Amino acid sequence: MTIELAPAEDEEDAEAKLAALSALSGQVRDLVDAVVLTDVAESEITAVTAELAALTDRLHALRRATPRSFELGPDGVPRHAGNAVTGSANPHALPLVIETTPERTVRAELSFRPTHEGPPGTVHGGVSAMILDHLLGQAVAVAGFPGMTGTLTIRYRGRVPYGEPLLATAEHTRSEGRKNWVDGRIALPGGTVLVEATGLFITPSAWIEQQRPV
Ligand SMILES: CCCCC/C=C\C/C=C\C/C=C\C/C=C\CCCC(=O)SCCNC(=O)CCNC(=O)[C@H](O)C(C)(C)COP(=O)(O)OP(=O)(O)OC[C@H]1O[C@@H](n2cnc3c(N)ncnc32)[C@H](O)[C@@H]1OP(=O)(O)O
Repeated sequence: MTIELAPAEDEEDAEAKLAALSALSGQVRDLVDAVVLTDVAESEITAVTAELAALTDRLHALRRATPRSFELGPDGVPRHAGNAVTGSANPHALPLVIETTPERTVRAELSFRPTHEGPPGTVHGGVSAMILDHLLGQAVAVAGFPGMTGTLTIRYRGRVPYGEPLLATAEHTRSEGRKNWVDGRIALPGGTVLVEATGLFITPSAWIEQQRPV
């Protein structure tokens, strides 16, 4: 007698579908940049809009209730494919790819796109703040103090360019009870800091309750 294990192709199918969705999201990011930069004729814009409406309808054919949530990948690493900052399957996300250092701090190499423009030739300050919010949240999480943003203080020291390599880093600095402080920054590769952030992340009481042994 043979014992059938759960079909491996289920997980492979799910991974292949996620990979396809990530590729679609990348294509949509290119599309968004193309939209903000295009200078084609009005008739062409109208024609493309009609084609996109048809494509949108095809994707609407089967809808989830919410974007993809936190899950464990096949490698055991948590991922959040639908996240607005890090989600590979969310066209709104850069996506930010965050590494954890041996010192339990975080770093991410990143490059903004024309779609992030605020002041001419400059990344919108709110976009920089969003990236730092998430990076700081990840920094407290990898230090062992996961929480939600209570306050986020940003100091803009220099213009943030798009289309150029940048480095974002963050580290947990201290905790008192459920309050956790963290510092971070976005800098040029040479080290010049363009945006500094300090955050207070609160571990929700509900999360503590969930971890309390019954
Ligand atoms: C996006 C992921 C979320 C899920 C994460 C799951 C797992 C984490 C693992 C990995 C995650 C990795 C990276 C991503 C992480 C984060 C990045 C995204 C960050 C966000 O995008 S997150 C959205 C914006 N964020 C909110 O949506 C918060 C709304 N809010 C609330 O959900 C509650 O308000 C809460 C939970 C904050 C507190 O609620 P609570 O009931 O647990 O605690 P309580 O009110 O008792 O406060 C206890 C003590 O903190 C003080 N305190 C409270 N709030 C304060 C504040 N704002 N400023 C200064 N101090 C504050 C009190 O004054 C008291 O201080 P004291 O003890 O001295 O009196």
